[in-house]
Amino acid sequence: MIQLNHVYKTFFKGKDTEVHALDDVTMTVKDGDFVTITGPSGSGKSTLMRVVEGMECADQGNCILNGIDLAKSSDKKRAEIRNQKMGIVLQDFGLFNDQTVKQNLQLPFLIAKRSIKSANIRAQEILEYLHIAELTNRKVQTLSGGQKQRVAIARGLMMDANLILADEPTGALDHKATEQLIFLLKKLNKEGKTIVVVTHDMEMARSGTKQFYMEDGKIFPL
Ligand SMILES: Nc1ncnc2c1ncn2[C@@H]1O[C@H](COP(=O)(O)OP(=O)(O)OP(=O)(O)O)[C@@H](O)[C@H]1O
Repeated sequence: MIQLNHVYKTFFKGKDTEVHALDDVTMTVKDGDFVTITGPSGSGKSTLMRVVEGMECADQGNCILNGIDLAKSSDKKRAEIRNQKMGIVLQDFGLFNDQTVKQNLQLPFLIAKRSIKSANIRAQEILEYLHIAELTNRKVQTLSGGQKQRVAIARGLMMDANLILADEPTGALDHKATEQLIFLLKKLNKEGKTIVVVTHDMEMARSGTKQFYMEDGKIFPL
């Protein structure tokens, strides 16, 4: 479960350019929820995701993930939680282009100091689950946007984390690939994963079992 309590985040405090990226954000994500967050550009969605991921600390308020206050944890602990408890899918995929799909998928296991052999077994399993096993040995730079998206999801699933966090996962996708991704996220959610997605895509937004809208750093349930 994720609990955000009265979270504030201001950039350029006290300057003319002061921005209230998060303004009294309180929200709960329960295990098994499929949460979607929409809102105009600059409304604070990515900042919210970064607070949940422990990449950004709130100025006030807190973010509690399964009983742990990320802001009070060490950098090492935060990195460990990210590696083991969160499957993070980035808009620009965050993949190493000159490496193969398999090498990209090995990364979370290597960070967790697990063996390459176990990483390869898991990678095969996940790639088959996502119907992209034929891409295993392809370099990422040779893949289409939709294929890269699936590989990014595959990497997010490697550690079998219960929580999937995706910021604009449909950004680079056409309509068909977006529909496939919605289908996949719904399937993962039905299988028990908790999902939080930031999206500009209305079809994706409407797929959430809990839908939120952000504007000027404030969050509203839909
Ligand atoms: N590291 C930073 N330093 C300064 N300002 C920032 C920083 N990160 C975000 N901001 C500002 O905070 C506000 C919210 O940004 P954020 O990226 O969270 O919005 P967003 O809703 O995700 O936008 P988009 O839909 O365009 O990705 C914006 O005004 C942005 O310029």
